[in-house]
Amino acid sequence: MLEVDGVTKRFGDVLACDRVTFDVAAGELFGFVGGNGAGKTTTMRIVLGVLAQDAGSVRFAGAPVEHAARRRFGYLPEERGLYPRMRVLEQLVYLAELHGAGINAAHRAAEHWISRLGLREHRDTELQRLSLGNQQRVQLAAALVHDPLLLVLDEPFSGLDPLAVDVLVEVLREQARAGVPVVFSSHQLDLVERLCDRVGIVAAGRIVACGTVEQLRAGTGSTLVVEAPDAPPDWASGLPGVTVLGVHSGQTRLRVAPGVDDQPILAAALATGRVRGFTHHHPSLAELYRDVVGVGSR
Ligand SMILES: Nc1ncnc2c1ncn2[C@@H]1O[C@H](COP(=O)(O)OP(=O)(O)OP(=O)(O)O)[C@@H](O)[C@H]1O
Repeated sequence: MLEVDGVTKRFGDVLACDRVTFDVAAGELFGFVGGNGAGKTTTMRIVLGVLAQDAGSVRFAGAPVEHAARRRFGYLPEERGLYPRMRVLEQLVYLAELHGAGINAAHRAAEHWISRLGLREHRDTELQRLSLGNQQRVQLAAALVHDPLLLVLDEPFSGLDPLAVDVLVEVLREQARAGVPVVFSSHQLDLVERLCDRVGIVAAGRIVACGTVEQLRAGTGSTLVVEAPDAPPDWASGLPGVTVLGVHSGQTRLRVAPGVDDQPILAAALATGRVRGFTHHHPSLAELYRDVVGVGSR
């Protein structure tokens, strides 16, 4: 549905986006992760037409994205830009109408999202009088209130309490189930891992890895912990595709390269005596991220 192809954007000396390419299918939840200043917000702004790219294209449902299509997108911007003095309900009704809803539909949708996002007691409160987390809920309601065809959310989970996080997880899953492609950025990698069908890791303006967490794992191999109490410390050195990470109290931690058969490792361990444990640990998204991005990258 959404195709971002070769998008490049420079601010002076900074290459904020360097041929950024990814797509998001209908009903797919796509997580955009990367360090501070990696280029996520710039990419999202370009998708929404808030910024113009220097090169590359953005297509939605097969056509270049124009103003009319963008009106049907739901966007949660990084800089939260609602009207501070407007009351929650009137603000949401106004925004729904701005995106093309009739007055009755706008009211229904605003009331729906107010109650879904736990804002009922604040519906007649000015935005500026709400706590930050509740303002964030109103921003989310603003992204959802016009029944968007695409959702682009810049750090939607930031500032939300744990119950609001659960509600938002549920809402995003529902939107995806209804066929909406959903792109969101987050630094909460456990959440991204739990929620996303696919993940794009961005560093210094480039997508450095993209795929399901399983696919990203397949590229890095696994950690194997072998408990062989009688083994000499160097028992695993020299096994092909194996790096010894450490030996401690009869336990050896090994990094096993992708595609390497673990049975010769087991045979080598058994050749030293008893083997009490032989366990693969699959890296979490946070570990994969550190592997792919490395320390000190933008
Ligand atoms: N309007 C601008 N003028 C100049 N430089 C900019 C502008 N917007 C972004 N940049 C630069 O482009 C790079 C990418 O920034 P961007 O905001 O896209 O990163 P990000 O991945 O969203 O970071 P964060 O996780 O901190 O929000 C950074 O070096 C930033 O300083």
